[in-house]
Amino acid sequence: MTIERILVVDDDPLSREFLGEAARSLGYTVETLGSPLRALERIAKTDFDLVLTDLRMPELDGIELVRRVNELEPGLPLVLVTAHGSVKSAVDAMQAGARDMLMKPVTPEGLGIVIERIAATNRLVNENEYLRSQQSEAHPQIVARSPRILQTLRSAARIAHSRGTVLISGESGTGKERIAQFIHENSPRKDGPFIRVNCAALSEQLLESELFGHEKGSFTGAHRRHEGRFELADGGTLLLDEIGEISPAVQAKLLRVLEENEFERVGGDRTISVDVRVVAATNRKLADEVADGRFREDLYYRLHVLPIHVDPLRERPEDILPLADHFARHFALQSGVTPPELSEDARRALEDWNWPGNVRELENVIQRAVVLARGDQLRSEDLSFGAALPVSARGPIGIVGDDDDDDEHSNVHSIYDPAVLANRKLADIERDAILATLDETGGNKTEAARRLGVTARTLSNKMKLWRQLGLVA
Ligand SMILES: Nc1ncnc2c1ncn2[C@@H]1O[C@H](COP(=O)(O)OP(=O)(O)OP(=O)(O)O)[C@@H](O)[C@H]1O
Repeated sequence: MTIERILVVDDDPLSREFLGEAARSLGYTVETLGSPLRALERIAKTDFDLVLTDLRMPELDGIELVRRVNELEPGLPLVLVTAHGSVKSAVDAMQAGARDMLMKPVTPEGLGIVIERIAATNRLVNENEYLRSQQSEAHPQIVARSPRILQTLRSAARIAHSRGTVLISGESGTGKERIAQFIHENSPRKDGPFIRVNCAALSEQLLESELFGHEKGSFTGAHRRHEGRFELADGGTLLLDEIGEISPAVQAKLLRVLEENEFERVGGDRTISVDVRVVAATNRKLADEVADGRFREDLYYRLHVLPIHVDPLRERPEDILPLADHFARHFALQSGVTPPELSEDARRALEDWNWPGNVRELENVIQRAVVLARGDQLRSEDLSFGAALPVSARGPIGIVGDDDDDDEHSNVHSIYDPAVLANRKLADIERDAILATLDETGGNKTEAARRLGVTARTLSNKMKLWRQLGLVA
């Protein structure tokens, strides 16, 4: 969306005209209004590309105007203009959905920079352009059709440029990790590493050493020095998935890194400084965890600087069919077959299901259907709804439990805290266990297989499949 028509809202006539003139001098078509309520009426009727609004106005303040416009016209960018800049009002404005802030007196140059930034974000989120830029495996495609997910991507693109910690909330399988990756790829850190840690997968001790590393001999089994994920993510982004699961001790250590960018390895006394942007994700209501005393309030506020919510799939039904087509193409190409067409009844059935397991469940359903489908059509009989449920007990590829040699998993599970198992997807647990063990053995598959109590062939097969599915590097 290019920017042509701008609405200026300011109750002070002088500053309104000043701002209007600055925008006109840059070649935009400008309308100016002194009343925010009148502005809401005009916005409902006219196609503006951008709104510049004053912060303090008697009828309705700028932040409230931003909120109402976001409801009325999601996607219409707003910039708050204020003479009273404070960190708090900037955070409030961003949380309300403003795209940017400008300090008075506004110069045409300053205004031009902000408008160009917004235009660049618009271009990025433009669906076609985005899809084209996301073709390779390293940049997995995000399918986005519904206004709600497009709005989420816009917020993500906007906050990608800041340094603040991001908290992504949303039900399991909605695509939080994808959004985190999107933020990284669109941030100035995009050439740095993107590292993910699943906090629910590891016991307290393992998680602490996974995040911060450990020195040789710091606990039984620590045979060599181990660099933590914070060190690996230096210069890049660290995704802390399922942050709601971390213990009080790890919460305290994490708070310190977020505040001071430094920590010590487990069993070490050297202070290590890092430059890492933290993105946390949770499918719990963290505010409730704080209220119940399970999550530190100070850490919550540190993480909550830039919140993003990913809606469940049932609340953005426009995404169902585009996602289904995308997965059908993806899995067919992976197995070297022609991508099947989705029949009319299959499309209807997909739209009728309420997707409690969200995008991950849809991905599972289509993956199975592509295997089962005969001919070049995918019909409703090929779709097995509910087979992927309970979602909390199944991973994206459903390996655990489908296997004939079930006893092999007993050793895998024993390295995890049983308290978190109920909440974890088994396939994710299995994958994390294998990766952690391979890491411990320096990549030695035979030794890792021995420790996990499986054959080296089983381990190799699983790794091969995950690699094909893009689940491991
Ligand atoms: N918009 C999308 N376009 C394409 N694929 C998607 C999209 N959203 C999610 N996916 C795919 O759906 C699966 C689940 O997504 P993801 O792992 O990001 O969800 P999540 O919310 O992080 O889940 P959890 O809370 O269980 O960790 C992944 O395989 C991901 O690639």
